[in-house]
Amino acid sequence: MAALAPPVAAVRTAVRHALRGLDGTVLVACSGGADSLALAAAVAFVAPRAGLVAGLVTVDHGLQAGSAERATAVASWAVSAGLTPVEVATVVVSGEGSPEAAARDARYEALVAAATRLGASAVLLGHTRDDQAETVLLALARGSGPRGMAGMPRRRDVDGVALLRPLLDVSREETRKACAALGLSPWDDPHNADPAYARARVRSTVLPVLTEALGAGVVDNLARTAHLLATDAAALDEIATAALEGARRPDGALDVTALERLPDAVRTRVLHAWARERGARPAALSHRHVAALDALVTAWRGQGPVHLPGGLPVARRGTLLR
Ligand SMILES: Nc1ncnc2c1ncn2[C@@H]1O[C@H](COP(=O)(O)OP(=O)(O)OP(=O)(O)O)[C@@H](O)[C@H]1O
Repeated sequence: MAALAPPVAAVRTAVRHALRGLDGTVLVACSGGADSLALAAAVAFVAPRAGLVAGLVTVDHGLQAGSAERATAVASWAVSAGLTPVEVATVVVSGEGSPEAAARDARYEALVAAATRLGASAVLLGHTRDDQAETVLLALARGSGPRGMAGMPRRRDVDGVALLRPLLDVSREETRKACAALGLSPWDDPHNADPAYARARVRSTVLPVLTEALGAGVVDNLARTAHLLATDAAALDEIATAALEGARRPDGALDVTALERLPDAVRTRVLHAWARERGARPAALSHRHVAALDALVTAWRGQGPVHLPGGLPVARRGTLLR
């Protein structure tokens, strides 16, 4: 028997690890790109041996010429690889906001809907260690704080479906090599190399320069930074949740005296969580809004209300924020 190529083994090991503890049906989200194709091939091998049913969903965003044909090709490959059920989900991408973000929102919605319809407990995504390193750099450059630099989580639950990223410790080079070793021909998304996108510029320009200047460990170290920050952020979030419980009055108002003595990192998280709870749209809630809320607590001089996204005014009355 021919020896198993190390990149194929690496992807399978990562998948085996991620599937532990799951049962029933799982789905791979596959674009046809090297990362998700290597993932799908590994899942097709590992899942049946772990007593799981594994299917595949490919999303046709309808944004590029030939996208429907590509989705059909991915689906027929999946059937030939033994994955079942296999679905092409066609989505309509809204014209609002950035096209990348709109496509992503539509894609995740379609993936979760497919999982719910097909009774799957999890959807597996092909993000790699390189994607994670790019996410950390982009978050650092945007000033999005530890939460952003914590990168993409290994697991996130949406409407009862686990979104899993088994390949966060696997490099993009390994997924490409795994595809080559298995005789698979991945699709190269032209967007990935389009300098109009910040992520593509990080991928093609920034990371190669950093690697040359600082050494080959940079990608690994950025991904590890994400992991370390994720564990810190999770601990702080837990503390902030408890602090919010302690500061919230039965009518929903916040008691300033309970907030004043909290460390900055906890207090700002409490205010962020409270603003979301009261209906502020998370995507539009910025550091500026949280800093203005914080000033109502820590720099009180009788200032007027803070207006949160969605037209929500927050004012201080005595020792309460409402
Ligand atoms: N059209 C799609 N249909 C289904 N899943 C998708 C689609 N596009 C992306 N995904 C999922 O999201 C993951 C990340 O996609 P993204 O395009 O951000 O990264 P990528 O590195 O280009 O991934 P890939 O090489 O797998 O296309 C993919 O690995 C895949 O699991």
